[in-house]
Amino acid sequence: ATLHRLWPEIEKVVKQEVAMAKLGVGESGTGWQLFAEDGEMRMYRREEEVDGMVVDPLKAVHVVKGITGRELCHYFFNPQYRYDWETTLEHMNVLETISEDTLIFHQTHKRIWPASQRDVVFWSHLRRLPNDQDRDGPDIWTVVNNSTEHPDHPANAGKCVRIFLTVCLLCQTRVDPPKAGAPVSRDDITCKITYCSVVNPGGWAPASVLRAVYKREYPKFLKRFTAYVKNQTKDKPIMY
Ligand SMILES: O=S(=O)(CCO)c1ccc(-c2ccc(C3CCCC3)c([C@@H]3C[C@@H]3c3ccccn3)c2)cc1
Repeated sequence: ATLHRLWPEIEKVVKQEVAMAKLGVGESGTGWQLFAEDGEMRMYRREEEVDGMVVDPLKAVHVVKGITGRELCHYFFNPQYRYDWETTLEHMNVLETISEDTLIFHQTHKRIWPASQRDVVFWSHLRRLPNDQDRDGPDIWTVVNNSTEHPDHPANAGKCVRIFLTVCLLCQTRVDPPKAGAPVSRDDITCKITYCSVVNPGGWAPASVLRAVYKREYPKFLKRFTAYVKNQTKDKPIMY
């Protein structure tokens, strides 16, 4: 993958997105407004428009017990599970396998009335990062998805409006030491999740409709995805 034309961009965007994801909502200046809460999950957005289009950056933080960051990123990155948890997905196709941890996807998403149907082309990169807080703690895992172009799917050539997105799923795992001599079980594991996304809808869509869609879909997505991973891993050995 070091030789691929996208490699410099992937390195740059991954570093930027991980640094942003690590910033708390307080530290990254004012402007983050809490818009959804559910148990440990907190969803924030900033209201931003580009050329009159809603591109509200989203930052969600969540804490889940019983799964590791590597497991969350494994089920988020790998295409074979995506239809199980991504409810707004209509079609997904892997256009290019750059390496085992770097893929290029084309996806069409279900039409959200009255907006026209959208599609997206993005590279997706899975990365293990050293745990900078606790050197002998579990590593940090991340998946970064970033829009890119691909000759087989020129933007706005078909029926779909091309959207542009940057997404970062950052997962930090903590293992609480079990009683002396006992093996680590899933009850001793906690994962802190930060999910950041900026979606540019590509073509005009009513701000009120988009904000209603984001308000409905993002909490649903994070709850459904984390529940899916807990269910998939509950009887499997722990992947760190
Ligand atoms: O994290 S990912 O990379 C996971 C891989 O699938 C990803 C997440 C979200 C999207 C996405 C694409 C289009 C749209 C809208 C925009 C205008 C009309 C369709 C939405 C709306 C926001 C709603 C939404 C939010 C969360 C999850 C799914 N749907 C989201 C795509 C990829």
